[in-house]
Amino acid sequence: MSDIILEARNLTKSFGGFVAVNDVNLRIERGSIHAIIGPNGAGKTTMFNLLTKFHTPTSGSIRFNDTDITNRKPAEIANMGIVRSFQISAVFPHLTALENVRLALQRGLGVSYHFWRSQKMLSDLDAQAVARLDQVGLKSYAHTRAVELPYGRKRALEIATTLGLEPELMLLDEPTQGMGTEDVGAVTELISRVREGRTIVMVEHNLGVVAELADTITVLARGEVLAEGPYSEVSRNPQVMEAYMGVSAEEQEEEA
Ligand SMILES: Nc1ncnc2c1ncn2[C@@H]1O[C@H](COP(=O)(O)OP(=O)(O)OP(=O)(O)O)[C@@H](O)[C@H]1O
Repeated sequence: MSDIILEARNLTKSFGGFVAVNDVNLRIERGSIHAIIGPNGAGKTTMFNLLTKFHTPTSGSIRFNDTDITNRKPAEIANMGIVRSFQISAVFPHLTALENVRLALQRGLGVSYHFWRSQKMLSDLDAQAVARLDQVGLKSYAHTRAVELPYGRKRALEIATTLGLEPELMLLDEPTQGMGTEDVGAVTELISRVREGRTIVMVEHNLGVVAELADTITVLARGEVLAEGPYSEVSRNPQVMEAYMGVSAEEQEEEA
């Protein structure tokens, strides 16, 4: 198998006459954490929706494990091992943390009537759900209803339900969005804990999180790739600084 798990070739998405993603090439290395960053309106969400098949590209193609998935549906790619983090609203608020993870596990297995007749299968599933909760530090919250969990713990639960599907490739849409410093630290630690054996692509605004987690960063600006590389490189790239700060490198030097 190739070292590239996911590849976008010349990906373009237009909305009416507006080009939100313009001829983007992206190669995600197997086993890596790859972050997509960029200023507001850069095209990150559109790119994320293209990669997870929530948008159909205007042109270009996407390959996963050397198979063309450009015309596949989200459910089809989920079965192939690409799982997108669920929105918080997709966590059922009135079910307990354990019940939420168990549901995700059921979904991963496909529900069958006969399956549910086996009590042993049910208790096996419970054991797996507890293991997933433990992995994300939620074991002691197993019987707490999702609605009662603090915000950061809800995100952890969301990641646990995603893990329930055993994804080979996990796509996280702003995993630390709206969090206070403490929760950001906890989720960062959580992602680094669950990365083993899988590849993670994340759109993330928090550059501290990106610096800590990402092996490779793709910087988008105005729908195009502005720079790519490890944090140490892209953070020093004058074009990236300009895109973020809205001032040119010369101006920054003048100000210094
Ligand atoms: N459905 C749509 N119809 C029309 N224009 C859209 C649509 N979705 C996105 N756009 C436009 O495409 C551009 C890129 O948007 P996108 O949400 O992908 O950027 P982003 O980098 O995720 O921004 P942010 O950081 O603010 O979330 C924006 O100018 C946006 O207005």
